[in-house]
Amino acid sequence: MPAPARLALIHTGGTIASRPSPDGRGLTPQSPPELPGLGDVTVTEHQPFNLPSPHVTPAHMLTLARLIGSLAGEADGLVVTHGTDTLEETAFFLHLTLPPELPVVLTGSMRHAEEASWDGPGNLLDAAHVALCPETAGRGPLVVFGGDIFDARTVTKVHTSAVDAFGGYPGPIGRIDRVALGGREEARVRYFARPELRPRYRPAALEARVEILYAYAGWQGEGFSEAAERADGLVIAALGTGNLPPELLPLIAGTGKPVVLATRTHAGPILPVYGYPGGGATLVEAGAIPASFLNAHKARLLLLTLLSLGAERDEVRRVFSEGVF
Ligand SMILES: NC(=O)C[C@H](N)C(=O)O
Repeated sequence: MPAPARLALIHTGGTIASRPSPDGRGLTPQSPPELPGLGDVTVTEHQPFNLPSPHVTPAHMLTLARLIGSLAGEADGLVVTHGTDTLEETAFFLHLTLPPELPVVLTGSMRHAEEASWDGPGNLLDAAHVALCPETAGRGPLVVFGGDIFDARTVTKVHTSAVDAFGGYPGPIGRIDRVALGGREEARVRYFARPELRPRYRPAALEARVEILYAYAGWQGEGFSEAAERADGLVIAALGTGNLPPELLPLIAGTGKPVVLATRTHAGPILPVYGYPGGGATLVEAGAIPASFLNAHKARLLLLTLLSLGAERDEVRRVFSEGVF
C-alpha cells in the first residue's frame, strides 16, 4: 500500500477564518477552517499568524515563504488560507521567492462560517486537491478560488463581495471540479498550459521602501516629490498604456530613484507609444521603467524585492522589460 499523501495546511487568517466577533463589532479572524474529508491524506496544520489580510505586510509574506520552505521536505502539497484583500500580493511574493517546483496553493473565502453561502470548505477542499495533484508542481504558487486555478502573476481580486471574487487577464490557467460518482467524490484537475521556467529571488530581508502613486485626470504631481524623497523606488498606477499628465514628466526626469510605470486600467501591458509630454514614450525616455502587465501592487513587490537585493536601476529595467518573473 502506498504511504498516504502529506498535506501541509497553513492558516494565516482572513474571512475564511472569521466569524462575527462576540463584542458585536463585526467580523474578525478567529479559528481556522476545518478541511472537509479528503480521503487517505496525512494533514499537518500551521498558523504563523492569524490576521485580516489588510494587516498583512511584506514582512509577514517573508515569514510565510520561510515557513513554506522549511515544510517543503515534509509535504507533497501545501495549502495557504489567506484573506482575499491582499491574497494576490502574497501569492505573487511567494511566486518570486519560492522554488517553482513546490506545489503551493492559496485560497480563502468571501463568506464567513456562519453564513448560509459559506464558501470556505469548498475552496479549501479544491485547493487541497490541486496542491496534491502531480501536475501542479513546477507552476509556482497558484490561487484556487471558485474552482478556477490562477497564476500568481495575473490573478487579481475583481469583486468586493461576490463569491467568484478572483479573475484577471488572461484568466485561469486551469480548473478543478469535484464530481460525485458511485457514492464518492472525484476531483478532476485540468491545466490549460504547461509549466515554464522562471527565476527565484532570495531576499534576506525586505528593507527597501517602495510607494505607489495613483494617477488621475488633472494630477499635477502632488505627493510625488515627498514620496520620491522618502522611498527607494516608486510605482505609478498610470493611465492607459502608461501615460501621465505633462507635469509628471519633469518630476520623473529629475528623480534619481527608480520609477516603475504600471497601469490603473484592469488589463493589458504598458506600451511606450505616445510622444506628447507625459506620454509613455516620453516617460520612458525620462527614465521610467514599464511594468509590463503587472498591476501596481505586484510591481511594487517586485521592485521591493529587487531593491532589497541591491539591484540598480538598469537591472530593475532588465527584469521588468524581459519579464524575468
Ligand atoms: N474575504 C476576505 O478574506 C476579506 C477580508 N477583509 C480579508 O482580506 O481578510
